[in-house]
Amino acid sequence: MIQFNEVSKRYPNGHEALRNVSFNLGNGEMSFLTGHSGAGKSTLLKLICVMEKPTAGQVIIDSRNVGRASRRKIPFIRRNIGMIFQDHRLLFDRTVFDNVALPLIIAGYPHKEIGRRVRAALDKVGLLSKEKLYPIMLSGGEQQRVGIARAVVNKPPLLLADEPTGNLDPELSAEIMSLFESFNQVGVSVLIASHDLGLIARLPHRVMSLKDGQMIHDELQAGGQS
Ligand SMILES: Nc1ncnc2c1ncn2[C@@H]1O[C@H](COP(=O)(O)OP(=O)(O)OP(=O)(O)O)[C@@H](O)[C@H]1O
Repeated sequence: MIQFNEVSKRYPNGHEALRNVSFNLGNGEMSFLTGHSGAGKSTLLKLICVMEKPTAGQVIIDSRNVGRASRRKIPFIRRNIGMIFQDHRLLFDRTVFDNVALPLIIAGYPHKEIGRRVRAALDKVGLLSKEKLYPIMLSGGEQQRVGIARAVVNKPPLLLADEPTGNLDPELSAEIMSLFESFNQVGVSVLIASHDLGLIARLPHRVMSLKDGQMIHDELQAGGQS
C-alpha cells in the first residue's frame, strides 16, 4: 500500500524534516507513527497524500510513484486516501450531513447515492441521529467522528490520521482508536500519527518512531498492556 524508499524532505528554508526514511505499510495493515514535536510525522503524512513532494527517494502508493505525479493526477490519488486531522477541519456553516457529503459532491456522485453513502458513514461512527445538526452543537469527540465519517464516506482503502485524539480526553481517545480498528478489521490500511504514547502502548499494533527526521524504531507490539 505505502512504500518509502530512502525518502528525504528538505523544505525551501533548508530545514531537513525527513532523512533517509524507509518503510512499508502493507495492504490492510495498521500502524502508529510517533515522535517528538517537529520529528517529521506530519511531513511524512503530507508526502503520502502529495501535499508535499520528497527531495530524495521514492514515495510509492499502490505501485505508483506519487512523488512524480503531475498536478492533474493528484486529486485522483487523494480520492483513495481518507485524511483525518486533529482540528477536524469541519465547515461550521454546514450541517453534519453536508460536511460528510462534501467529498462525494466534489467527486460528482449522483444525489441518491450521496444520501445513501453519507448515512452509512454516519451510522458507522454512531452519529446517524445528528445529521441535521451543525458542528457547533456537537461535543469535541462527536466533531472528530464527523471528520472520520467524511474521511471514510467514499470508502478509501487507506486512512491517514494526524493527531486524531489530540484534543480529546482518554476515554474519547480510546473510542476514536477503536473506530480506526473497526475500519482496519474490514481491510482498510490505517496510519495514525500520535503523541499519545500511553494509549498506543495499550494497543497491539505496529509502532514506527521518528526522531529528528529519522526512523529510529519500527516494531509490532506484542499484545498491548491493559
Ligand atoms: N512548510 C514548512 N517549511 C519549513 N519547515 C517546515 C515546514 N513544515 C514543517 N517544517 C519543519 O519540519 C520539521 C518537521 O515538522 P512536522 O510538522 O513534520 O513535525 P511533527 O512531527 O508533525 O510535529 P508536531 O507533532 O509538532 O506536529 C519541523 O522542524 C518543522 O518546523
